[in-house]
Amino acid sequence: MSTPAAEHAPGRARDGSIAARARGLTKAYGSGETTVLALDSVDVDIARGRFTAVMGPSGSGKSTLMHCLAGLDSVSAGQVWLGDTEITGLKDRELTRLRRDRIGFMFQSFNLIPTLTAAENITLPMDIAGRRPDETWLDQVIDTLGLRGRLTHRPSQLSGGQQQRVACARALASRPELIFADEPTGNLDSRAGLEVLGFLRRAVDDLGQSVVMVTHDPGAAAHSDLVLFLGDGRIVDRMEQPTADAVLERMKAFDVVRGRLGDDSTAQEG
Ligand SMILES: Nc1ncnc2c1ncn2[C@@H]1O[C@H](COP(=O)(O)OP(=O)(O)OP(=O)(O)O)[C@@H](O)[C@H]1O
Repeated sequence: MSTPAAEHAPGRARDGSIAARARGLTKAYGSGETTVLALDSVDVDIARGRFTAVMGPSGSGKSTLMHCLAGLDSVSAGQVWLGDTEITGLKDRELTRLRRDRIGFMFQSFNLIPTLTAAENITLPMDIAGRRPDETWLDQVIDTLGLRGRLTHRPSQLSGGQQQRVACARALASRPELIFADEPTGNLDSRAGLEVLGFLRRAVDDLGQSVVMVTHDPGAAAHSDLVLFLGDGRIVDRMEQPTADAVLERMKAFDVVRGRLGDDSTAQEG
């Protein structure tokens, strides 16, 4: 097999290779007294061929981390690499091309074009980029996601789960080095959500992709290989081979600590 995705063993980073890396990643919003430090000198390695989940309380910096790793947001300090390419410091045009060629995105709102068929939606980013899809790969993605019988349907003729699968296929179609999924099950009922998580899992296991998923849901995180826990803009813990129960316990412990800190700070202020 000659495809890049097939060159590394599915489901794990064969040689510890890195899909994305950040060092000292800092992101501040605003200035002066109203500055919010969304990311506070984060060091992180996202392994190739693995499914990484990012969890943490609301406002802990999950989306900001994902946006900075994906080059969707500028950083205040620190460095970010996608594979071997340092993306901090790239010009907008270079960044746009790199994102288009090497990253797939799945967001909570599927962003499908209502007037296009599922097939057209899946290949749209490549059509815009003037790239021809690799038909063998595309067939594999479509079959893996169970979309073969739905290709001529428009989004309004598909269920929520099917629409999210189309969004998943679109993210996979160009065989990106890394897929970022922001709450990909957030708008779905539990059955459709499970389906999508299963497909992301297969994208890693069967197609050798690398996935980073932001989620609030311990059950969703349990589908990943590794959970990174964010708190107040820092990575505060990590869990390999997570289970939903273990993740839930970790989140609860986190809330207790936050509760205590909150009490302390209130006491100090008073
Ligand atoms: N554009 C912005 N301008 C100002 N502050 C922002 C902006 N985007 C995010 N923030 C702040 O940065 C911090 C981190 O936000 P972020 O959206 O990354 O958190 P999150 O963990 O993804 O939260 P949630 O789970 O609620 O989506 C928060 O305090 C948030 O208010």
